[in-house]
Amino acid sequence: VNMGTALIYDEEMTRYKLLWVDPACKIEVPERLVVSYGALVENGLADRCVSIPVREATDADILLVHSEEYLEAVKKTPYMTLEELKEFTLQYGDVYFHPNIYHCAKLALGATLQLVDNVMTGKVRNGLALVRPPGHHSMRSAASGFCIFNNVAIAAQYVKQKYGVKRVLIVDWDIHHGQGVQYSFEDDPSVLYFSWHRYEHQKFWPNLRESDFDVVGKEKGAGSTINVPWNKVKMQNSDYLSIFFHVLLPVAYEFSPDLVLVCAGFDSAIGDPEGEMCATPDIFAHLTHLLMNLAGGKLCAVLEGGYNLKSLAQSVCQTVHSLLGDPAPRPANLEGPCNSALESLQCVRSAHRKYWSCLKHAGSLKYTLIVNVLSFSTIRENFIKDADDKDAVTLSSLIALVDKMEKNEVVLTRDLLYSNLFFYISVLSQGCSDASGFIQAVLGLLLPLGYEYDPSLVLLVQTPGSGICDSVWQQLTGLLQGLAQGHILVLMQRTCIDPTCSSLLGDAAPSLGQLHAAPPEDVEAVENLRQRLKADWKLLQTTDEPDD
Ligand SMILES: NCCCNCCCCCC(=O)CS
Ligand SMILES: [Zn+2]
Repeated sequence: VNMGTALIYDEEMTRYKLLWVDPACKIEVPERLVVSYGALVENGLADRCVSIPVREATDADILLVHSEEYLEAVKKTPYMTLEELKEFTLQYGDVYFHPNIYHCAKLALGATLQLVDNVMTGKVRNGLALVRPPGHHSMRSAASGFCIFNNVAIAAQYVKQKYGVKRVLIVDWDIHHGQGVQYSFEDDPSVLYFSWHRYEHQKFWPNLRESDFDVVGKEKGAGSTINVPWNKVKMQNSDYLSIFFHVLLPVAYEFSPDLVLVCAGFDSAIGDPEGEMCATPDIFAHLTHLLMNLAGGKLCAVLEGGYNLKSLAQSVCQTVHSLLGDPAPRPANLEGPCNSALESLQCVRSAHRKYWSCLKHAGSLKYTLIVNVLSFSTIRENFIKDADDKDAVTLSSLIALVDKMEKNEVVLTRDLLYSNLFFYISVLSQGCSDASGFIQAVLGLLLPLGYEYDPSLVLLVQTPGSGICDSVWQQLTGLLQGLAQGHILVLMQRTCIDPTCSSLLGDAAPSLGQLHAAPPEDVEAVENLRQRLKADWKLLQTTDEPDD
């Protein structure tokens, strides 16, 4: 059952701004919240959400991450003159203070904690906190990058303490590295921090050595920090999706978090002066959707950056559409990751190979994943004799088709691929013993293919006796709804109807639990398939040379 999506916003957080000249800070304006919330209202999205009031964070909340001396210092700022505020600001970098910013920072944090409270207590399934000041750059005793208190880092400590949460995944899709979050959890294996960021070989702000791909966490936390540097600008949708399919999602499913927190910065979208990337706002519908089957759907998105007001508003709307369960727009003309992205992808995977079994190999194969892609015309010629309307695909003809497929009388051939419409997956499984192998094959092979193929209909067939257990089946059904604007047709036997229907109705799939290492002997099957296909299917690439 879908308990709905929370939206947490209060216009008080628009009531602070830059009071002096500072080129580095002038982009962080109150209008960022006004246009974001306004767009949600205009598009009828605010009304579809559960409106939850903000609260003021307490000292105890703030001290979960920050030091007493830092909090005491910030407490003095409401009483400072303009000159004193300027003076106080000089000790930090790329941030400004204002008499009302302390109040707003407490509201931004309070909004974040209200969101996680309502998700953790099951009042809502997921939600978005529209806040400023942002948080992910602020550190234990320092403000930085427009951030005063680290909203998401505090939220992670808060849920561990209050709800005994064992594992928290933080996905930071903002275009800057959230160094404040990284520092909070670098030795903490219970919090997996993932961030991609404009880096340009350390030439881009905040110019830190520890933002590079080889910084993976310390001591017990080794492997629980994942840094993906973008060493070039103009990254596109394909680059972002490649990182999700081949790094974040495989690791996230293996980690199996109890809660997903998103540092939802939208300066990674096209038009943003900071990011200078080319990914379009609709990509955030897909990024959100791809995370929504983790943690039983418990996902809290918290606004960080985003400075192009048009791009920001559109990206916020795309995110909320997905949180509400609306089908994502079709991922138009994906052409595959650029070489720089492939290089980063390869570096990150090899840096984390020793910590995550899914990266040791592309996921084992207890399931024979036969990917049959059929052109509509082929289906029509061969199977639809009776349909009077030439374009109608009748259910009976589909079932006839399935029978032929299972006997492999119709096989994958190159030219078939480019007609269109059908992307047919027949998943033959030998029992559910190895959900991890299945999921890794879905994430590293099936989804990239599907996104690149961009079908207008997904036909999902559960072959008789396939033995796929319900939760795995629900994950597959849920993930595939990111394709074809959610137009998915499932042919199955009776037993699987309930779990399938709940997934088709938008319920999050149940968590699969922590995934163990898949038995290696099956691995080459999916690797071979990927190697064979990747020449034509760019999203399958993970390196610019054959996998070692
Ligand atoms: N000192 C050189 C100026 C470089 N610009 C820095 C701007 C900080 C951006 C922080 C941000 O966007 C939070 S999401
Ligand atoms: Zn940012």
